[in-house]
Amino acid sequence: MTRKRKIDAREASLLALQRVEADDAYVNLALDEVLSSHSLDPRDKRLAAEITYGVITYKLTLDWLIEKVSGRPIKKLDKPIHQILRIGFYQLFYLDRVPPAAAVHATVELVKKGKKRGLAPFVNGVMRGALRKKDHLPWPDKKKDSANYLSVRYSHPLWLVRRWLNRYGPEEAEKLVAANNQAAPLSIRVNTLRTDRDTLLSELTAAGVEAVPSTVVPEGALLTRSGRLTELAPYREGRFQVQGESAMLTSRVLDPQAGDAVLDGCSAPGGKTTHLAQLMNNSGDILALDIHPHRLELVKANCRRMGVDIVRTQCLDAREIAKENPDSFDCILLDVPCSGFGVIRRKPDLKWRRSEDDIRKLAHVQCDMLKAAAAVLKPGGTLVYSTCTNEPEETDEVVEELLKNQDDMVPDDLRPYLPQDWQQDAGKTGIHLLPHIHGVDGFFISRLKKI
Ligand SMILES: C[S@@+](CC[C@H](N)C(=O)[O-])C[C@H]1O[C@@H](n2cnc3c(N)ncnc32)[C@H](O)[C@@H]1O
Repeated sequence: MTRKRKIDAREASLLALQRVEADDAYVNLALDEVLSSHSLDPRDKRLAAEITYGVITYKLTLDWLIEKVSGRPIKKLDKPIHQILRIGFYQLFYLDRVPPAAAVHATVELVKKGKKRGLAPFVNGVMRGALRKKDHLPWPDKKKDSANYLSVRYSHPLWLVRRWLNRYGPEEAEKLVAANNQAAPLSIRVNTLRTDRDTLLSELTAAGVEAVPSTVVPEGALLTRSGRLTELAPYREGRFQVQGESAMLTSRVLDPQAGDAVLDGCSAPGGKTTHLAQLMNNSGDILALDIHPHRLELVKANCRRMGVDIVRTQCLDAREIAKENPDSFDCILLDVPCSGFGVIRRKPDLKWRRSEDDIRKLAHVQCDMLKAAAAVLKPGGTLVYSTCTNEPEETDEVVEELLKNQDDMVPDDLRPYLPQDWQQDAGKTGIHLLPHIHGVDGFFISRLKKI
């Protein structure tokens, strides 16, 4: 067996970030790959993750600062040197626990390990310049050009900031982009088929993990001291699922009953499928579709782990449901693929991956999916349409399009399923949950009925 090469946190970050840039790799996969193929001590692993996600989150702000300090356009910087400076600047500007002198030293050392070691004096000069000018660097003018200010200050693409400024106005848009840069709370769903919340929370406490009851759903809990959750016995033995509160609320809004025939149109990895089964007391029938066979394996594994046996999986494009399954369903969940801008806190690379054009393309598919799902809903049945984004084209407009074309579908009041202080936020077509207002992932949930 070949020994794994030992590397430190900064080198691991550099390798992961280079993979993200060069191969368009997902940051979590790139980092996992680097960490598992090299030897690092646990502290360095944690620091590598913090730096890698931090650089992805703040890369636009970091580039602005690098340009201001170095006096050189980013495009003129050598690629590895550019990444190394981002890593160095992230530590200087955002990581209080790394002493500035250590950040400068580690950054210069990182250059010396690579092929461009001749550029070490340049990097040393830029890092020292950043240290000197740290508190006096200029930002774009907030009053004259608020879009550019928010984009640079909070590291979001300009086109997205412009959208949000138009929709929410300057104050709220600023709160939203600021919230997107904060760590998302970690929450779990208690599997009530196997245990109850109090018992699970005591079990977790014994394992060194602390959680408090969620106020959003009765089976939810918010972690206040986390650990390696998926390695714990209560996880392996299916007594809980890691899931956001907005996602948990979505299944609650559908409110399936024991014995129902349920369709989960976009089910993988099965977070909501297993929740639906739990709400149905594992009695009835759930048809779980997904277009990707390998992702359906995740649904099956989750069902097995959580003791759910009422789920049938089928690899199918949800738009084809009527052709393949002419049966009708009492309840349908359509948790569609979307731009995902509601979960930027958890997946910061999304904001750089997606374009405005993606929103239009996704909206098209979502409209077709909703139409197909409505066709297999029983009269009197309930359909929940949900997204982890709040862009109008993918949310209200998709629902409005359906309602415009189908007289038998009507919006249904979802307020009875919401926490009391959110009920006033429900609109005609559904509710928009937002991280800076509700403290949960950005989600849209719409409840519809067939008459
Ligand atoms: C937002 S995720 C669903 C998450 C899932 N409901 C959960 O809670 O775990 C969207 C899913 O839709 C699937 N998908 C994408 N296009 C699809 C299509 N045309 N038909 C069915 N599933 C599709 C994706 O593979 C992805 O697993």
